[in-house]
Amino acid sequence: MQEKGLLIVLSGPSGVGKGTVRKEIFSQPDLAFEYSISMTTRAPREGEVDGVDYFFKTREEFEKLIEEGKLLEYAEFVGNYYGTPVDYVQQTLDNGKDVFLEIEVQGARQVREKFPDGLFIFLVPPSLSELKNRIVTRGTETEDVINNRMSTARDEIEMMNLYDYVVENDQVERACERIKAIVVAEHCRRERVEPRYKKMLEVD
Ligand SMILES: Nc1nc2c(ncn2[C@@H]2O[C@H](COP(=O)(O)OP(=O)(O)O)[C@@H](O)[C@H]2O)c(=O)[nH]1
Ligand SMILES: Nc1ncnc2c1ncn2[C@@H]1O[C@H](COP(=O)(O)OP(=O)(O)O)[C@@H](O)[C@H]1O
Repeated sequence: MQEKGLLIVLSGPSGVGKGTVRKEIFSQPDLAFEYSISMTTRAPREGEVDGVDYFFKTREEFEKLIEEGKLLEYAEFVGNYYGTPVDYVQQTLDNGKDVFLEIEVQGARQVREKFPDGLFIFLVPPSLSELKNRIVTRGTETEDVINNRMSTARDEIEMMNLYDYVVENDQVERACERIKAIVVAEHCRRERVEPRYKKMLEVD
């Protein structure tokens, strides 16, 4: 039987650098996991592409997906819905590939209930003032939204003890290296061969 893939969940407060770290990890050619593109009702930001960054949906469309059971988890975050398509995740895991989710904490909690064997990683900023600095510097949010996200961030940081690992995002490259090392270690711990090392074990 095909060995199932590992479900990797990266969470953390808004502005900590989840998207940046995830994009850096996925830009590396030796990568052996698949990114699950989320659904959202948030309007696309400049440069965001439907089907690449998110699947952009209306509230009606999103609520229909909820009713039809098409989401592994979903959450309302600062006025918008975000959710993970269940079929994509299940099929990819069944094909033996690891799946990587980048989601906020309420969603991660729901995933933990359904996939207790998942690998849950929490990204933290070096400090709260650095977190605010990053959200402000990104320049995508109004002052009201920034304040809202900062108060949400305090509640989110309190959730870090629900995770298997906490990784500090001081520098993007260092955070990526730590995450990749955790994934390799967890594959070993579960007695699975890290997919990118499988070739070395093949005998002619
Ligand atoms: N629960 C859940 N959260 C998600 C999903 N996709 C993205 N998010 C999270 O929703 C939050 C807001 O995302 P976004 O509006 O893109 O802003 P940003 O990540 O702060 O730049 C972030 O914490 C994301 O990680 C999802 O499918 N489910
Ligand atoms: N290690 C880091 N050091 C400094 N700035 C960072 C770092 N990681 C991310 N950033 C910056 O912080 C801002 C928020 O990052 P982003 O990836 O959008 O966060 P998130 O997806 O968690 O909301 C962006 O402007 C990004 O360039």
